[in-house]
This record gives sequence, C-alpha cells and structure tokens, in this order.
Amino acid sequence: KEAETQQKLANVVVLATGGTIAGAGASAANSATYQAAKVGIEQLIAAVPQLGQLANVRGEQVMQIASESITNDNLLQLGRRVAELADSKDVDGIVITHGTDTLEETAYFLNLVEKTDKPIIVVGSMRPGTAMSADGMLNLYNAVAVASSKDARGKGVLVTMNDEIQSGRDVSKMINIKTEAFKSAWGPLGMVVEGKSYWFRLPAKRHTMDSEFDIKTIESLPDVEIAYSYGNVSDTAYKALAQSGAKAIIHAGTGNGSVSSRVVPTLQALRKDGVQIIRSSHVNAGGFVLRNAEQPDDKYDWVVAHDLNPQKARILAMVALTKTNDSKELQRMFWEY
Ligand SMILES: NC(=O)C[C@H](N)C(=O)O
Repeated sequence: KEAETQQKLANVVVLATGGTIAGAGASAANSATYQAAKVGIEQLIAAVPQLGQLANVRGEQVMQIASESITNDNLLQLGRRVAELADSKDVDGIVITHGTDTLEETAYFLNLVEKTDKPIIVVGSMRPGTAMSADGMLNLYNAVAVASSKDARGKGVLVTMNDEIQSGRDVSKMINIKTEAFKSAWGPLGMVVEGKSYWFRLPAKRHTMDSEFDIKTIESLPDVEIAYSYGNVSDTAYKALAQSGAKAIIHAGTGNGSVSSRVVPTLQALRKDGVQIIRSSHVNAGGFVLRNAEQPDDKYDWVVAHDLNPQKARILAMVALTKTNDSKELQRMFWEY
C-alpha cells in the first residue's frame, strides 16, 4: 500500500541555497538576530514530516550562503542544476530554498531562462527556524504543495511566502521585519492553504517555455550595475561603474525614472561610448517608467525598464545582453518580459 501511494505522489526535489530559512539564532526570542545559511537541507526536510504526504521529496544542497552574497556564477550554477532536474523524467517539480534578500532576482532569472513547464518554486523565510513563530516550515510546506500540483505547470517560476503564490517576475521584498514581506504591484496569482492551491490570475509576460532565453546556451553573464538616484546626486557612481567595465547601467531613478540634470550629460556620453543606459524607478510600491516620459529616450538612445524594479532590470539586462547589444531589441525585451 505504501509503495502504491509513493507511486501516485509527485517527485519533488528541494534545492537548498541557504538564507534565513536555513538560519539559526541563539534563542527562540531571536527573530531578527541570527546567522543565515546554517542548517542543512536534510534537517530542513526532516523538520516538516508532513512533506511526505504531499510528495516524494528529496533534497540537494547546492550552496549554503546568505542571499545578499549570491553572485552571477551562483545564479548560473543554480540555473543549470534546475535545468538538469527539469529534464529528468522522474522529477515533477522543483523547490529552491533561498534567502529573501535577493530571492526576487533569482526567481526572475530562472523565470527567464528555464525551458520547462514543470513547477519551479522559490521559497524563503523571514525568521530562522529556531525562532518562535518561525515561518519557514509552512512556507516550505506550501512550496512543496505547489511544486507537486499539476495546476502550477506552465505558470512560470513562482514564489510561496505567507500563504500567497506570487509570480517570480512580479514579486519583490517590500519590508524586512514582517512575515508579510513579499508583494507584487499587480497582486498574487493565488493562495495556498492546507496544501491546496487556489488560483486567481495568470502571468501575462513571456516566461520559461515561451522565453527566447535558455540557460543551456548562456556561458557567462555580462557586468550590469545599478546606480541609485536622489536629491543632489552626482555622476560619480555612473562614471566609476562604466570605467570598471559595466556593459549596461541601470539608473535606479526617482519617480518616473527621472534623471537629474547633473547626471544627464554623463549618461548621454556613456551611451555614446557604448554603455546601455536603462531607466528604472526605485519608488517603493512599484515603478512604471514609460519611454520619452521625463527624458527623450528616443533621442538619447536609452532604454526604459517599465515596471521592473532596478534589481530585476539588472537581471533582464544581463540575460538580454547575452543575445543582443541593440538598444531597440533590448527595449522590445523590456516590454515583453
Ligand atoms: N530573510 C532572509 O533570508 C535574509 C537573509 N539575509 C538572506 O537573504 O539570506
């Protein structure tokens, strides 16, 4: 009988990368003071025995780091392992445990480059497992539930935090001290409650199977950097980033991706030197940058990131630059993904 149920259950692989979901603090009262990336994947899975009722779950420790330290090489390594597993007949879904600081970047990266319709769920936690009211166990349970559900296929890379199912493209960490930390300007796709998924909407942007990008053909990622804007900003950071070899600079602009008059001539000159200039917005609840609004993008040959925040714009720019250095093509990609 047991063998029979095992056969019926989906096979889910949990790839562990570290983060607070693998964190440990000195006392149960330490919800904010702890060390991330301490606990191994076997222990994380063993802490939630109910996972066995959802799926045949096995774990793999891909890396053990706090996500603020993720590099482009880490992204490629993880992306390649996800692709190998997705190609395997006996894998039905993939969960990635991840720190929350750059979770939105990794989720968006995978959403762009994984050629599979199998569910890929990225999950983290805001409190370490040692804390009172830790959120990692339920988030992981929900991730495995969604990864093993047929309904989650073809919806792009997803994120399960705080009972919500979010699109990996849209979701962003909005606050660092609440368990209700992840939001999307356009709303969650669904909810996961007691191991069951309830869907309300679908992503409209190109992803996974419908993407022109493929992790298998990406050997390395180009250097794309972000410069932050604010009152009295100078052009020092932009110049330094270009000098250090950035192929594109994401302008993390105020408001509508606006650019200070002190910085405009520098960005014009950098573009003439071949650096791509991509205007995004760092407003808190989600930017919305339009071409030729605030700045004459057609005249300067700049690109706009539309609703992508600066860190997500960096991900798309890196992936896009592996295919083209044409600013019109880049702009097309920024509308489509
Ligand atoms: N909540 C977390 O996971 C934060 C941690 N610094 C990380 O991103 O790894």
